[in-house]
Amino acid sequence: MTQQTVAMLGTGKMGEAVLAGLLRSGRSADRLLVTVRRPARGAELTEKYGVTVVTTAEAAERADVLAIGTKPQDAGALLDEIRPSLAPGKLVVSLCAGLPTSFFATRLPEGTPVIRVMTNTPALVGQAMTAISPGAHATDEHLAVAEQMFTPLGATVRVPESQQDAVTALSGSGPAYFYLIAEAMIEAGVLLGLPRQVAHELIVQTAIGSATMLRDSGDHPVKLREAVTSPAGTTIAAVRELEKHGVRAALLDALEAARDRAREIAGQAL
Ligand SMILES: NC(=O)C1=CN([C@@H]2O[C@H](COP(=O)(O)OP(=O)(O)OC[C@H]3O[C@@H](n4cnc5c(N)ncnc54)[C@H](O)[C@@H]3O)[C@@H](O)[C@H]2O)C=CC1
Ligand SMILES: O=C(O)[C@@H]1CCC=N1
Repeated sequence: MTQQTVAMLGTGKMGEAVLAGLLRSGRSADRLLVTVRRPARGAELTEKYGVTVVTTAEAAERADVLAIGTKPQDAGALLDEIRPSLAPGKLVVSLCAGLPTSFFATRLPEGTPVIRVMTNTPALVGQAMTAISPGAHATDEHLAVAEQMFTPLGATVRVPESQQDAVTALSGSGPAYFYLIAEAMIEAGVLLGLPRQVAHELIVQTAIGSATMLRDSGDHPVKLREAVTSPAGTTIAAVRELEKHGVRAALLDALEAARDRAREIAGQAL
């Protein structure tokens, strides 16, 4: 199948992760366009990935798929730039947290197909989790294009758009929670007297091992945790402290706050 040309409009942390993931999965650099605000950033991306830097108008004319990689707060201004140059038949794929597909539809020519995705930074290493939702004018064919784009970057799932703010709280922001926990566990290793590098290695490999078991065993996390927790042993002493400090409740509150923030961002942008 001929590769479609994808333009990343706004290539920051997430846009770059998707770009790198696409290249890593075999997409040709001459099928990738990027837009940037700072020329130095454009030069950096060209040097690193061999992609072509274009203006927003050029991207709207040349690309088959326009991926919106700006912050949600900057998307409205970007759409104002895109609208005059957007030929019919282009697919718009939003990476933006919070913004509904209707935000794009009302700012683009009538009938423009829009797909909302929520991916995450492990796209950089082929381990993204991407949730895909069609907007009003997106057909199965458009969904297939989005899936063709994101499946090589990791796993994909289709969800109703009404679930996207929850997805954002779970898997969009999710890597940050795991990194924060890893960071804290490494600090704990240092507190217990281990050299920082050793603590780092122990925690990274423990995270990889635990994640691999979670994925490959198919077992519920409770079962996996119970297998580690020996009667009157060390793990239960730690688990008691985690429960005493409300880690479970903190996570429930944290993810609800992330979901609420996605809604708030959308409310401010509309
Ligand atoms: N960082 C992450 O892990 C995730 C981010 N997202 C979404 O991805 C989007 C980008 O987030 P980040 O990469 O973290 O932010 P970022 O601030 O690193 O990147 C945004 C980029 O867009 C550029 N930009 C803004 N307006 C522009 C314009 N008119 N033309 C060209 N470039 C423009 C900025 O210069 C910046 O480089 C957001 O909408 C966010 O909700 C979604 C999932 C995960
Ligand atoms: O923090 C944010 O708003 C973005 C969306 C999901 C992850 N990062």
